[in-house]
Order: sequence, then structure tokens, then C-alpha cells
Amino acid sequence: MLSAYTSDEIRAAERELMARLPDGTLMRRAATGLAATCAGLLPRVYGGRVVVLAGGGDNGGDALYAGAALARRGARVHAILAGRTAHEGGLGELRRAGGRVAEARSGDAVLMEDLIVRADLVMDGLAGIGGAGPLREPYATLARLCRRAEGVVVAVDVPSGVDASTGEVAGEAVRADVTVTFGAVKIGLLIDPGASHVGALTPFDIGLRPWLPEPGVVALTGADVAARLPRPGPESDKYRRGVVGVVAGSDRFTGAAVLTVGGAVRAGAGLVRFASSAEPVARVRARWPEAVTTVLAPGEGIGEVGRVQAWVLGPGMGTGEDAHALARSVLGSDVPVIVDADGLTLVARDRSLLRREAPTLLTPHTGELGRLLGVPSGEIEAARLRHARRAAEELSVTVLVKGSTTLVAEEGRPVRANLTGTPWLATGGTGDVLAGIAGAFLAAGMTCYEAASCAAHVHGLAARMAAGGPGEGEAPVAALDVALELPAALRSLTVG
Ligand SMILES: NC(=O)C1=CN([C@@H]2O[C@H](COP(=O)(O)OP(=O)(O)OC[C@H]3O[C@@H](n4cnc5c(N)ncnc54)[C@H](O)[C@@H]3O)[C@@H](O)[C@H]2O)[C@@H](O)CC1
Ligand SMILES: [K+]
Repeated sequence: MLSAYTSDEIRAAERELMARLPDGTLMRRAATGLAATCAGLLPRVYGGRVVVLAGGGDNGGDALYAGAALARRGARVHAILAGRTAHEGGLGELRRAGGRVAEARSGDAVLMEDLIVRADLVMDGLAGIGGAGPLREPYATLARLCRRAEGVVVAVDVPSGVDASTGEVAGEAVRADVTVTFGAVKIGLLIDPGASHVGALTPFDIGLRPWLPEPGVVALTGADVAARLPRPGPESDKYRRGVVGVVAGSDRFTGAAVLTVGGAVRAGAGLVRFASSAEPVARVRARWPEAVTTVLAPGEGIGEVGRVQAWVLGPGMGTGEDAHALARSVLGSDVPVIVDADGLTLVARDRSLLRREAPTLLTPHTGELGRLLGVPSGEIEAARLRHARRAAEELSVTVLVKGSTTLVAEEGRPVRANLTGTPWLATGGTGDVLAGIAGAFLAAGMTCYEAASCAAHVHGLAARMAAGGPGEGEAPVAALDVALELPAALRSLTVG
């Protein structure tokens, strides 16, 4: 399990550790790790062109010390100082190692731009966990110039401009190829928009672990998911493996039903019971003969469908009066329910639907979450963590917020960030598949929190496999491809 922390938590741990070590030890450790990573990224250290962007704080200090280490190995290092002051020790060491220094406020702008664009490696030491609010000038201009860098951009601790505690980006921010982060992963490195500025995340241990608190955000690894997934034993039968009920689709939207059932079937449900109007039932029967189907008359509830251990409610079911009555019938059951898509619209209109004893998992994208909370979706995208937590608290449910970073929030537990997502997943119908997967896991006896976070992981993995790896040439995926790839994704997970 990967644990992530706020800036304040990291600082508190640093204070504890620093009190037990000679002055400057931690920065030395950090700079040594940073220099080693940078050396590995340069085609050749000797003669390599390195630009160090140094802010006025300790983040700049790390970068200057690391620059000095590279200069001692023969790299041609230029530091560009963004602050009115710079870390004294780091600057002195860089100068002694033969590094050159320019000041962003007074130096030749064209020359500095040229240095950044043509460097083999740019180290972003503008701001780390001490960064606050949108980057001011000249920090912002330097961060912007990094986009044009032809060489590799290495963020020191945090890409400057990204809020280390939340992943929020209020203005200009560095887009790094690699981020070397010290002591522990910061929350903002896992959550978009911050996460998409990180590049390859490279944690470097400086010994903080014993002083870190319980994390507020965590991410499951493949081994964590493998250890949690239900595996059939010799005693298993379809009922023990879990019966998922799916209420989805309508005469207008039949595809959502096929995809949701597909997600559940391919993720290993013992049995899927599908209930809807005649047209989606016909489509589901044709595509998934494994499913047991029931045709519901308009306004009819789920009374005759048979026993299930968890329901998936919503994809393509419509939002009219009959759909509302059906939703009430499903949410009136005493088993866990996943509410997705149209189900979320119904719940946003009538929150009384959520008053129930059994657990509920909502799976909104940011637009749907916006409707649930009465907040524009742009605000949610800019501050995902805050809104995911707020939704879980306000609605007293487990919430899985879909999007470029999928988050699972439940009151009293760390938020789980999913790391397997891929931009290829941003295509119609993939959410239906995700709801089906979560349904299969929930019916097998997992909690909403575990089922949601494991489903997000497996869903992302299946999408990546369907899209092909970077080496193989990537391609767009369709939602059904993701469902079909699920067994391979599940097979690839091994308990570590
Ligand atoms: N505290 C420690 O023991 C250690 C700290 N380390 C480094 O120290 C960093 C934290 O250092 P600091 O607390 O000095 O803070 P930072 O260096 O992260 O940030 C403060 C600097 O950024 C500038 N700044 C902040 N927000 C800005 C904005 N919006 N626009 C323009 N400039 C802005 C400030 O003026 C100041 O110069 C960590 O991220 C890490 O890189 C490491 O050396 C490991 C050990
Ligand atoms: K930085």
C-alpha cells in the first residue's frame, strides 16, 4: 500500500527526525538521492548541460546541492535563481563546484530561456512543500518555460505550482518527466490535476517513516488488490461466489445494460440476475447467456427477481417516474447497492432514496457529483479530494469519484486514489463496466470501500491491457474491450 501525506504531516515528521540528526543531514540525503537520479537520466554526466531552477527556500537548496554534485562530476551546471535570496549553503557549494549562477529577476531573459530549452536536464527546485497559492513571477515564467525544454525535466520533491497536500493547481505549474520526492509521497502527487504534472514518481527515502502519522490518502498496489479479491475455493458454488442483481437499460438505452452485465460476468460474479424492460433484456440474453433475466412491467419493482447479494442500479435506466419507482424498490432492499449514472440523477433529485440501513456505494463522475452536491463540475475537478470527502460525509455513503484520478472516499477511512487509470478510459460505457465489476466484488462479500477501490484498480488495468502497452503501440479501447480483458487483468494480479 502506498501512503501519502500532507505537507504539514511531512514537516512534522521532518522536525522529529532533524532533532535527532546533525544540522543539514536531511538536505544532504535528499540532494544525494536527487543527484543520483539526475545522473542516471543524463545521456552522459561529464559535459552534460544541466539547469537548476532554484527558488528561495529549501527546495531550491536541494536542487543547488544536487547541481553541485553533478558539477563535481563534470556536468556544465547553470543555476537560475528565482527568489530574492537563495539557499546559502547550496549556492556556495554550487559555486565552489564550478557552477554558474544567474538571477531570473535581473539576468538576460533570452539567454535564460535558451539555457532552459536546450539543457539536457532541467531541475525544478522552485518550490516544494512550502509552495503556496498560484506561482508568482518570475517563478511562473520559469515554470512555463519548462514546457519547452528539450531535455528531461526533473521536479524536486513536488512539481512547482502543484499543491503538495491536495493536488490542486491554481496557476502555472511545472510539468515534469520525473519527480524525485523525499521521505514520503505527498497527496498532491497522486491526485489530478497535480498527478498529471508528476511524470515518473520516484520516492527517495530519507528516514521519515517512523514519525509519519496514519495516512489520509493511500493507493492500492497490484499485490494489495490480489490479496483482497475473492477467489473461489473448493466449497464455492454460484451463491457463495455472489449473486449480483443488475437494474439497468431501457428501451432507449440498451448498451448500458449489456456493458454493466458484462463487467459483472467477466469480473467473476457467481451469477448475474438482470431485470429491465423487454428490449434490454433481449440484448442482454443475446450477449450474455450466463445472466438470468426478468422482464419488468412499467412501474414494477424487483419483488419477483430472486435473491441477490448486491445490486447495481442505474446505467441507462432513465430518470422518469417508473425509473424512480424502480430505484426506490432496489434501494428499499436490505443488501448493498451501487448507484451509477441515471440512478445518481434520481438520487440527486430525491435524496430520501438514500435513507436505508444497508451499505450504499455511489459512483459519480465529476458532473454527477456536481449535481449531487450542487457544485459546478469544474470546481470538483479542480479540488477532487475535498469534494470526494465532502460527498461521503454529507451523504453518509461510500463514494467512488470517476475521472482522470479515481478516488474512493468513506467517512473515517483514508481516501483511496487509484493509480491504474489511463486516458484511454475516457470513453462512453466504461463507467457501466466499472459498476458491474464493483457489483461482482460487492456480491462476493467485500465492503463498499474495498469493492470500489479494487474495482477501480482492475478496471484501469483491463483498460491498459486492452489499449496495449507503450512498447506495443497504444490504441483506443471500447468499453466492451475493457470487459473482455477483465479475466486477463485479474490473472495478472499476484499476491506479493
Ligand atoms: N525540511 C527538511 O528537513 C527538508 C526539506 N527538504 C526540502 O525542502 C522543501 C521545503 O522547503 P521550504 O519549506 O523552504 O519551502 P519551499 O522551498 O518548498 O518553498 C518556499 C519557497 O518557495 C517560494 N514560494 C512559495 N510559494 C510561492 C508562490 N506561490 N510563488 C512564488 N514563490 C513561492 C517562497 O518564496 C520560498 O522561496 C521540501 O519540499 C524539500 O524539497 C528536503 O531537503 C528534505 C529535508
Ligand atoms: K519543485
